[in-house]
Amino acid sequence: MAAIDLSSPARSSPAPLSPRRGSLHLLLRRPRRPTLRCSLDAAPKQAQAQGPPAAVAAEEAPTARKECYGVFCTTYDLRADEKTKSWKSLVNVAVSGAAGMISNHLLFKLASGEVFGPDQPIALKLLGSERSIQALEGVAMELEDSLYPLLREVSIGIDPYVVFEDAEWALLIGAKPRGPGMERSALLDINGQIFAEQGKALNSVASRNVKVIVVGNPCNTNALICLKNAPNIPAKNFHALTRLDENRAKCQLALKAGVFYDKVSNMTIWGNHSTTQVPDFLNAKINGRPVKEVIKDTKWLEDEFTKTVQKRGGVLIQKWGRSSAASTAVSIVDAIRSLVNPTPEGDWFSTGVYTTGNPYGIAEDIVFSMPCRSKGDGDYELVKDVAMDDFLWERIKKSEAELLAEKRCVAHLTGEGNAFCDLPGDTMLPGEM
Ligand SMILES: NC(=O)C1=CN([C@@H]2O[C@H](COP(=O)(O)OP(=O)(O)OC[C@H]3O[C@@H](n4cnc5c(N)ncnc54)[C@H](OP(=O)(O)O)[C@@H]3O)[C@@H](O)[C@H]2O)C=CC1
Ligand SMILES: O=C([O-])CC(=O)C(=O)O
Repeated sequence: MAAIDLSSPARSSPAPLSPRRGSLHLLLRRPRRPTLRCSLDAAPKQAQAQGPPAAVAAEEAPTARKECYGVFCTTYDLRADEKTKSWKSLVNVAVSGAAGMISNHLLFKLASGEVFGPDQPIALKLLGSERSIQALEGVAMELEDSLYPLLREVSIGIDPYVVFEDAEWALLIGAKPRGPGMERSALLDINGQIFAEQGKALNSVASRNVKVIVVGNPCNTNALICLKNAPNIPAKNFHALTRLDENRAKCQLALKAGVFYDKVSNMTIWGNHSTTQVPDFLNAKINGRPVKEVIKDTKWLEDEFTKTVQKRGGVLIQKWGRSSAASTAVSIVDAIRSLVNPTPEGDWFSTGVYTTGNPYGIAEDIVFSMPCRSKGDGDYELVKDVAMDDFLWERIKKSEAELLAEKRCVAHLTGEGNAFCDLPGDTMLPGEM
């Protein structure tokens, strides 16, 4: 792959990366569209804290490497390099919408080690657009200035076929927000096209076992579109983020019961990340006891609790003037951690996954939030022993009907013929109420 000069005069004449040098490289990668690559090859924080750098080899003098940036132009004698030998091998994490609000919280969590662990070095591959390429460079600079020892590479670009190369995780956040007067069907179409393209790109260049978490709304149907366009990647690997809804539900139950929220477990969100989602108080537990034994106010559970969780996103937008960003980033962290760590005995977590083969009788071939457990290997299994009652099932069917309608609306993007949009009138994203 050719390394081509960037226009910035301070960052010209790229040279090959040296494995023994901390440096920021800015490369324009081809064949498709430009990607800017900043690579921090070996500059653990500990090494920098050890004092001034050791000798700079003459042939590597900063003048000969104009592409590097500030302190990263200096060649270090990295004694702490030894430490990296006990680290795991680099994990490639692609993030779309990387200049957006959610990413602005998430990227720093990913780089800090709190997501994948303190022995897991990470490469961040950030996808933006022509709109955001300058902002993305700013994001990369902030990451650089944060001196994260585990952050070994940062690359930024606007072509998913380049940015998603070898991605082992793809966190798909970027999506057009719904504007005033825009029909939901139009949003499904515009964002669906983004996720169809990104699905194709993942299919051609990502790791064959890439795990994909779709955040951009409407996330369940975007995840369906994405997986349909990526036939070489197991459908099971695609998730729609409903962890924020789970967290919101736990918080409400804890508040009502007067306990701290770590006492709430087994919280399932069923269905769509929309106002038809079903927070399941039948199976959830507080201090290991069924919620209904602890909170005896059934009317509150059925009406207030359910509506509060369904509409939490919208209320937050009214207060903040923008949608949840920090708590969404936290919930993405939770979602990944739930897949890379074994689920605590007896508990489970919620995530929107492909329904084909599900044991509950939910329609096949959609992406629906359900209870899952993981052994910590990045994979998951659906939890089988959950109770169902009429209240729960009736609401699950409503969310299922909404997702089936969304699916008909994007048939042109999933390779299933002509789209036909008959979305239920009351179907809304959490932020749309
Ligand atoms: N599942 C969940 O629980 C939640 C999901 N969300 C959803 O996450 C998404 C991102 O939210 P947030 O980071 O706050 O949003 P921002 O508006 O801050 O960022 C969104 C990014 O999307 C990108 N984008 C892609 N296509 C378009 C387009 N056609 N028009 C405009 N922007 C576009 C933009 O980046 P670029 O120009 O680089 O492409 C932009 O930076 C939204 O869809 C939101 O609804 C939000 C909260 C919770
Ligand atoms: O509708 C939105 O963009 C916000 C959203 O998903 C949420 O807060 O759950």
